[in-house]
Amino acid sequence: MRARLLLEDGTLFEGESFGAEGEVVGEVVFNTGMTGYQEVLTDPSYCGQIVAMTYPLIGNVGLNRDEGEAFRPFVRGFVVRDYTEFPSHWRSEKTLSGWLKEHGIVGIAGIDTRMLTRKIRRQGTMKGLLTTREASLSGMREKLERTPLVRDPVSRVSTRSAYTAPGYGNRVVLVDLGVKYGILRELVRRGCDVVVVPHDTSAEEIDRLRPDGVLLSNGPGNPKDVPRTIHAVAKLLGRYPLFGICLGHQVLALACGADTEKMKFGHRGGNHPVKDLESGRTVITSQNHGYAVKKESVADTPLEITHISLNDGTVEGLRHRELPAFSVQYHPEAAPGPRDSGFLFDRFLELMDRRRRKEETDA
Ligand SMILES: NC(=O)CC[C@H](N)C(=O)O
Repeated sequence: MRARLLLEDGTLFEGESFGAEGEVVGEVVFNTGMTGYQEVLTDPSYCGQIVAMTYPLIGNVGLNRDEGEAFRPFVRGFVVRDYTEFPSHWRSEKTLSGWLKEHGIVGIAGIDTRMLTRKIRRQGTMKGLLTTREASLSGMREKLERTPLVRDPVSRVSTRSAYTAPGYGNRVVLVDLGVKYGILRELVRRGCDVVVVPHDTSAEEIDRLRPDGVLLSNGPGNPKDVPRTIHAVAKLLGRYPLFGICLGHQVLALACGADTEKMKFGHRGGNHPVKDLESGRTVITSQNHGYAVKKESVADTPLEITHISLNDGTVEGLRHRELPAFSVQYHPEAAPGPRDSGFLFDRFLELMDRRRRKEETDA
């Protein structure tokens, strides 16, 4: 079956459908990861987006039940150069095509993903229409213009009620803005007693859970669209150690008075070099973001920049000058090969231990 992708600038790509039948509109973004398409598909931060993989061969390791970042896909559409229908991997349980169909995700294969990527890099992220329907080009154009992008994506992906991953260690209240399993895994691995709460949980409700620390997760969309979370975080500052990841990092920045902006085409992939300004070390990171903290806006806040991207100099990490709060724009839980950043979870644990010791001596 034929599938077509129409961009806002009028470019039309024709290829083959390898997912579900249907028609979707979303922001078209590209990911440069050579591996990990299952993690990309299931990362809730991609909610509402049509994701194109720049690596040309996709589907060759199939899908399995252990490696997702959530139990279902969150991308709105999937774009690849070559799709492999016959996976070969000891863990593979399903084909990518079968799984996309099962979950109603539209996929297009056989298009020039290099041309698509170059267009996005030149013009910036664009809206696109991906369809398997036989409509006229003018009909497609009209549909693309008429259909708005997903509003308030965080409320679509965040948990509706709190749940726990019990442990004997520090109690972490994890504010779920669209959390990836990888973050939970890193906390559980360190023995934390994790309580995952919905995105709009108030500071008072979090107080009642008596946390040792609060983690603000990754998530989709514009950080300015979660004012309730920003408000809660401003109140929690100083009361508990705070660790922000990706959207959580942007929320922490906004809560401290800094500003965020949309990037031209974002950072999505598994090999983004980031400089840790404190140690001078460069770490290779996994990333997925389309917004960033405005560098100039950090100056008048109690925050300092701890990490920068070596690709474009944008802010990749922050720390509060006086209070126990820090954040990174990239994904420290990810392991696209390198495991350079896992120690940040240990840093969060140290801050929680310090607070606990202080409470014990004060009591
Ligand atoms: N992975 C994330 O948390 C992404 C944060 C935010 N949605 C952005 O695009 O910048």
